[in-house]
Amino acid sequence: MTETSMTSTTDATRPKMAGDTRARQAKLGLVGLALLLAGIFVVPIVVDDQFVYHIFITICIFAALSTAWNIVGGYAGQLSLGHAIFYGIGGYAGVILVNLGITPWIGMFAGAGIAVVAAVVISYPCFRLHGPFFALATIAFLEVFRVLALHFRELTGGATGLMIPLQIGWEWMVFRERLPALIIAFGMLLVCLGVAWAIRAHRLGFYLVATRERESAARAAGVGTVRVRLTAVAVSAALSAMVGTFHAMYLTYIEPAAMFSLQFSIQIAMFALIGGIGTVWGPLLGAVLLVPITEFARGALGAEAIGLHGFVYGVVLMLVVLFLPNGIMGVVHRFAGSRGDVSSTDQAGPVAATPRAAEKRPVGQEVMRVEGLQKHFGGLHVTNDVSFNLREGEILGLIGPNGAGKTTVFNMISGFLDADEGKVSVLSQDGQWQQPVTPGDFATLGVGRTFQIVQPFAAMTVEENIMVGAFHRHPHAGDAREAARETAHRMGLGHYLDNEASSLTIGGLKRLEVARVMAMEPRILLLDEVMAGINQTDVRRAIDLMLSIRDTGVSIIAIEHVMQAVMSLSDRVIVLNSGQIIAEGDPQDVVRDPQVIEAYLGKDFVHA
Ligand SMILES: Nc1ncnc2c1ncn2[C@@H]1O[C@H](COP(=O)(O)OP(=O)(O)OP(=O)(O)O)[C@@H](O)[C@H]1O
Repeated sequence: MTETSMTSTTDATRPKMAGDTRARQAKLGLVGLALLLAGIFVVPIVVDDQFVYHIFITICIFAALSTAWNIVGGYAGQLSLGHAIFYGIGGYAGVILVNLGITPWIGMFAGAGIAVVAAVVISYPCFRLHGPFFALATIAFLEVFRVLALHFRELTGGATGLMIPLQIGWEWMVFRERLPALIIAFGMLLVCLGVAWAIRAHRLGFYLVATRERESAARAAGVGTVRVRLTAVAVSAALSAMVGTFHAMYLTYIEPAAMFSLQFSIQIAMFALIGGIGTVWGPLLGAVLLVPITEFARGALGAEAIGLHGFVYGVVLMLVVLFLPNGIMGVVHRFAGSRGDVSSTDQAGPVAATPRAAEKRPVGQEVMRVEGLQKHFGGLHVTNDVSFNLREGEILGLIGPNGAGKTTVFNMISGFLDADEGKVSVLSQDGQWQQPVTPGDFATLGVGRTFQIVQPFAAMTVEENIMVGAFHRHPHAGDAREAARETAHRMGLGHYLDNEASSLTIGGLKRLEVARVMAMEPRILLLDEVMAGINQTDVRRAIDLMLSIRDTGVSIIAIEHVMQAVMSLSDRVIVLNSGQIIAEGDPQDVVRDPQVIEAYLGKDFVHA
């Protein structure tokens, strides 16, 4: 067997083997999970002890709440410490309606509805804040709700709280035995886990994680980042409120300090942090580990142990931060070895499998018009009357010395920056000239862009990264995965589908950046220095790749410093200097232009 055929056999079998291993690990994981869930339901029934029942009901309630929290705090990365707001709304809505003779099964949905409205109203302004500022804002809102619950005494009972009337039976969610309560709590846990799993497996989950990881890259991929976050917070709030209603009925008494409690909010977040934030099953594992420890300690030590659970959580959290930075799920993933690393030499996959046309197609009609772009940053005039056009199937090189304003132009022609003056028009697929405004508008019109500093979604695999782009044209996860795989193979990333994006070399990351945009099936591709910092072999590959993309009829504007690439790729070159176009035309002519030589090398070189 020749070396080439040996290599291709190995290459061909590797993805299949990886796929088989992944399927086996997924099956094992599901079996483990099913056993854990069965244990949560069966153990208290077998032991048949009131206290054990209570512990397992509490596990279900906390795991459900933490799973709901994780949709916002984990998937979307918005560290909410005010989630008890929604739990409290659910609790109060349920109990108030029960006192009016309405079953909590209805109260549960009423509470969810109110919580969704509250969540959207609170979160919309708060999403502009990041990190600790967002967390602080949610704490402030939680305090507002606590004060409101104290103030509206007629409705909430004020500081005295509200008791539920003693009506027993399924209709009222109040029981003499513990088993029915366990059945409801377990059912709620399953609903929360099911919703969390469904979100993560579908487009919304990908969009949330992408938004969390790199908001700009997500917006460039056509993700409505505010919309997806609001959807997440609405779902999370609805689930939390429903669990809140049941918990209120289980406790039979509610008061503002308990229902709108910061400590309770922190506890919910803590389970997810310890179990594995952002993972589907992490919050469940966190609750399974922590609730029994604290409840047993409380049960054993009685009144002396008031506040002990806070101490236990603190100790466990410290240990987790020190030894398991990705929580319990981090260990599970490590043992399962589900996502591997890849050595840099491994990443020299074949590129541009698309056969090149024997003859270059002539450029077509205009697809983008840029007219008189002006941009100031304070006193700095960054772009001055920049105008150009782009034709179908054309590669337009945009060059200029550092600080000339190239990236600023890119930002204005992709919706990331508003021009002070001037306009950008894009020819839509149905032949209409449109003036897009936001990155989402540009993406819808088929404009895709990469970033000068690569923006991989580090917590995702190569395949998942590309899927974020593919979702733009293929809303269903299966189709998006198929499209992503096809794109990955075309870009020479086919062997690394299961690898963490963060394990790629700079050349691999640049290719991934292009692959993600290509998966959007753009008509206009804006490439910002995709060849910077990569080796000669990768430069040659990237040139081939761009030519093969151009051959499919895509128009490309490429900011590039690598002159070898500019000269061999560009049909036309524009030179920007101090925000102004100083030359435009055939690459061979442009590089001989004295103004261009002066801009790059200084006056002395013009004469040389
Ligand atoms: N957000 C901003 N606020 C203030 N000044 C900015 C901002 N963005 C860019 N600039 C300035 O505008 C000028 C043009 O920057 P830009 O990044 O567009 O240049 P460039 O041609 O892409 O440079 P390079 O080749 O180094 O990437 C620079 O002087 C830069 O410092």
